[in-house]
Amino acid sequence: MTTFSKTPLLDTIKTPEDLRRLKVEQVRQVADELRQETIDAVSVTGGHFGAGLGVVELTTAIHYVFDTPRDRLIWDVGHQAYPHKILTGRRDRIRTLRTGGGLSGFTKRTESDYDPFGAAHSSTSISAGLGMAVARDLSGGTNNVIAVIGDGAMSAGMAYEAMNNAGAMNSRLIVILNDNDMSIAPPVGAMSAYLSRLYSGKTYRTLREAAKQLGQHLPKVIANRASRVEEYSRAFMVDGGTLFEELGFYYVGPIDGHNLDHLLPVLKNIRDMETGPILVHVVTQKGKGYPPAEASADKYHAVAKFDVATGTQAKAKPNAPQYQNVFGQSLVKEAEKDDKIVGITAAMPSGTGIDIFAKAFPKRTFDVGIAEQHAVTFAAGLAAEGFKPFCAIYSTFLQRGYDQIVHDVAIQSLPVRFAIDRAGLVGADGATHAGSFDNAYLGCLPNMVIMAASDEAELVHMVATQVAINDRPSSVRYPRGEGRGVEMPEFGVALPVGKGRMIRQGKQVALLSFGTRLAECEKAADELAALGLSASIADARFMKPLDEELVSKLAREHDILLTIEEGSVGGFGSHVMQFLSDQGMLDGGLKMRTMVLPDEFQDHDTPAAMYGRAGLDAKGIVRKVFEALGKDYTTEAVKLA
Ligand SMILES: Cc1ncc(C[n+]2csc(CCOP(=O)(O)OP(=O)(O)O)c2C)c(N)n1
Ligand SMILES: CC(=O)[C@@H](O)[C@H](O)COP(=O)(O)O
Ligand SMILES: [Mg+2]
Repeated sequence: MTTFSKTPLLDTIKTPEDLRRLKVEQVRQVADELRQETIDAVSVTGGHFGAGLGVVELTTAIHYVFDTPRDRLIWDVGHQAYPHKILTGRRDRIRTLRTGGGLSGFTKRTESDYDPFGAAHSSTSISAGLGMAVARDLSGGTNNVIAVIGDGAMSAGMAYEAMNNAGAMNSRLIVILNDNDMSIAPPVGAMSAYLSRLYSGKTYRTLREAAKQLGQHLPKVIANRASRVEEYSRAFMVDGGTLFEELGFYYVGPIDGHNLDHLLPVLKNIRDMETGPILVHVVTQKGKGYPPAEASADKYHAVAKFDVATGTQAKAKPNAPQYQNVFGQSLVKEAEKDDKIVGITAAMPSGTGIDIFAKAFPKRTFDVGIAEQHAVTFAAGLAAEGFKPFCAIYSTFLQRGYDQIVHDVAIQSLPVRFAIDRAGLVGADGATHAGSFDNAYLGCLPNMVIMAASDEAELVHMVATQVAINDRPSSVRYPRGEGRGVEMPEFGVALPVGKGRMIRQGKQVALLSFGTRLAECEKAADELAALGLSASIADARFMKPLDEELVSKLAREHDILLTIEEGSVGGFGSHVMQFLSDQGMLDGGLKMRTMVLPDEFQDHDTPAAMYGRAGLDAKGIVRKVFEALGKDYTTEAVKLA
């Protein structure tokens, strides 16, 4: 049971130095207070929750035993680092997590010296840690490097590439495998099953036996002390012949990651070992210590603000269906008619709506784990055999599979269908998760059909269009969150490939939108009308093939042509500009402007605030029109009003 002394210890800890001054018997209390503080903070901010709760003891123990920040501590993904932030000088700002101007929801080098490596995409920690370990060796340093990686993150190829390299380099690197038998969804794959076998039906060795095995690596004083800490031993096992050992790691564990009486001596021993790479297998529970999280299916991986007493989350009532669900439901409807359709996710079944497809077609659904590269080439293999794979991956994570898209899919013109969720700015997850680049990185590939849905009904039709395109790859992008609340079609109807649509006919200004900024274009056109400027609006639907007829018409019939997209430079606007320039249509009087995300990594905020700063809202569009006219928007607005 948790017992608190009169003086809360957490209040005395500004940095881990303060923690390290405490007696070992006090560390439990610190951990308990840290858990309460994490619960309280996230109840106010929302954010990633279950993973942080699961590493409260591990976080406390690492900072107690190791000399951070001199010893480098790298958190894989970084979504579990809130307790780490509280202990490393950021407690006073912890209730600003993920809000504009506040702390990042992940580790970030610019935020703290205690974050030696930024993250948010998974499975980078061992590579980065090895780089730091080798840098230390090259410069004659003596510090430790510790990478903490989850069992879910261990499913990505990059983790194995790093272990393969680390095993051969023999540099001193500590990898802590935080095994909570969960990813965002239940973990998948043979590796997950292997990890479970390592700690189920175990025959633990005593610490004395373990120490004997490790004898040549342990300083003598610690080996001799082994008998005195026999009580720690039941959760301390060294298993010969594990996969990790074959890769050249010293394998230690499994250890109960919530038991500080086990964790502290084991980490101390490891800290003092003079050896090559070590892997400590720590078993924890996602959501630990907060009953509603422990009891829930997703262990409260990510939460909205919640009531601490009940765990009830303050979720806003939806006004329209979420894009991810529209995608999942559309795919189900298509798959009912076509048994070649299969769905693929890389560890994001609920986020991508593939969970909806999985309920209807479990045998035609494949969760490949955090393995985007594999997901793409796996889809290519299915397509090569005549199946119709829908590979549903967030824009930001699809970056991982880029060469696979080029080499395995596009060059062979295989009809893999990419459902690109979280296109555009995502808000609280910030720059690491923004879907900014897919227009640019896909647009340059020959042979792709590239679509963006302007609303949820369009998404339904675009999924149907993808089913019909069976001779080359295609993609459809759509944002995080809710649609516009438009009327939904019963079934999707395949669109004519490469054809956009006129939304509104005007005179001087043409707003050509690619994606869901269409709604802002409509608001902007209304405002322009109020200011005496008549605007046409078109929904491009396709970036590739480009609707050249539509683009030419807009260019011919207007004084100003603006393209608007939720993506970086090099995307839709660049394609339109290139086309018009090649046609000599920019040589006359047309004022052509492209509206894209700014050339910077935007920090987290609400999506609306981020789009506002990017100038991609109605106001920004109107302002751009006035800029093109060489007039000041504010003065003109006053004059025309
Ligand atoms: C490359 C990449 N793909 C997908 C994700 C989304 N994602 C974030 S955390 C997570 C689960 C990670 O599981 P694990 O490493 O076991 O950590 P846990 O949450 O269980 O502590 C996933 C799939 C990501 N961050 N990066
Ligand atoms: C840490 C991580 O990568 C995911 O948990 C991500 O934050 C999910 O994003 P969504 O909330 O948009 O599904
Ligand atoms: Mg896990």
